[in-house]
Amino acid sequence: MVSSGLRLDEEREYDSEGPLLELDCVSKHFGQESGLLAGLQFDASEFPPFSVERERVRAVDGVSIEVQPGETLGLVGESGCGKSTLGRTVLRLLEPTEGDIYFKGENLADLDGEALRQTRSDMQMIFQDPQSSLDPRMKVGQIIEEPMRAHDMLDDEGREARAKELLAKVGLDPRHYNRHPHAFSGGQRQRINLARALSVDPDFVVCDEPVSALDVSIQAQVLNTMERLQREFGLTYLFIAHDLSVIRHISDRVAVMYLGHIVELAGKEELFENPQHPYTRALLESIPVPDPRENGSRGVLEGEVPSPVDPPSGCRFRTRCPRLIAPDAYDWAGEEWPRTRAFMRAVKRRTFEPMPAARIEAEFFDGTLPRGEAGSIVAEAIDLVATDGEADGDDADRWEAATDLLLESFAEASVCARERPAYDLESGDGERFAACHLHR
Ligand SMILES: Nc1ncnc2c1ncn2[C@@H]1O[C@H](COP(=O)(O)OP(=O)(O)OP(=O)(O)O)[C@@H](O)[C@H]1O
Repeated sequence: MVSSGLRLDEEREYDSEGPLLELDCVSKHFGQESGLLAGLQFDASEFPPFSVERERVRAVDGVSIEVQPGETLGLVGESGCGKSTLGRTVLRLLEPTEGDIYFKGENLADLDGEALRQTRSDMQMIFQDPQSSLDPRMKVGQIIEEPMRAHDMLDDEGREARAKELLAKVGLDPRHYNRHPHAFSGGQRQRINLARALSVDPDFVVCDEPVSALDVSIQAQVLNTMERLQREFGLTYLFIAHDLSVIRHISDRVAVMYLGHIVELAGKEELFENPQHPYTRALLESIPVPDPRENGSRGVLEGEVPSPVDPPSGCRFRTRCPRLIAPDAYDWAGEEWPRTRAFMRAVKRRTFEPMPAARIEAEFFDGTLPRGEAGSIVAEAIDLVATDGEADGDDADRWEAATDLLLESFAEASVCARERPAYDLESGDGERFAACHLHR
């Protein structure tokens, strides 16, 4: 690590062997009022006898990760999967519902007084929107000095000198100390944010989508500056982004998050070259590639992320997973399960036009249904959706009944629905984890 004259207290640097940050089974649930009458509970033994049931949004659920000193751990996943909530919980901007967070080996929950104050300045955050996170009435110098003032660091003169040095460090002109934020471009404003975060000499910075509001051409410049500052200041980053190319640029290791769970964790090259979780694969395959022959058929991430109020049991990705594991209650041979799975997905998403039973059998099963009980269930489902089927009811009801039958018989019976997966994989260099039963 290159030492910088801007480190206020070099001795404070963390040089112990352990991780800088460790999360042990951390959850963050939010209470949210459910629909008016549906959520109204009656209990005669209580006064008042009515209460409003609060739904629990399981934004982060049982996350255990370690961040090593000096590294950038990328945190990636679709919108709404809990990345920001995790970042804020790490900084104790949100109280964890469960679990422990250790920073430099100390449990954050045990800290108070001076130790807590010190830790707060050691951990900083940069947000996505450089526009709204900078007070337009304040001058740049004041903005950068504000955290130092809040932590009683240096005197007026010292703070001004440090703010100017930091402006230069982040690639801005120290003579712009007296300007207001509106005089700067988006990329420059994010550099002001960086200078502000660094003013209190942190060891750890949570970067929450710091470049996603910027033009692509500016993104790389800001990322390069962040990398340079990391080396100079000996920083450790938790870098949150939904954009895989940004994650690939900046991360040493990557954690992939889906609906509150970490589903895969690996070194960057490993993750991008050899993804092990079907969700990671789907994310990687859904990166748009500029190919004129592309006809949109690569959309492997079908459907929406389910609600974190009532997440799927077992593996949370299973309801969208193209590799759902065969339920072992049936005896499968050859292609019987992959074909049944494809048919189940097609019925659920209603991706084929109504047609006679024989054509469904030909298209999905090559003319031969699975043997035994699985085959009888499939035949029943085909009868429900086929144009020449004998089932009663209108179209929508019959498709829904077929979907329910297939999901209950097959999807819900899979190990993917029964058990939450967590597997450490063989790895040459460090931790490699994939929460997928395919690695049983
Ligand atoms: N204060 C809150 N109260 C209730 N639910 C919340 C609250 N904050 C977040 N959530 C919910 O928690 C889930 C995770 O949200 P979060 O913002 O952490 O996801 P994210 O992966 O960072 O997404 P994005 O990239 O869109 O910000 C979402 O379903 C969100 O609606």
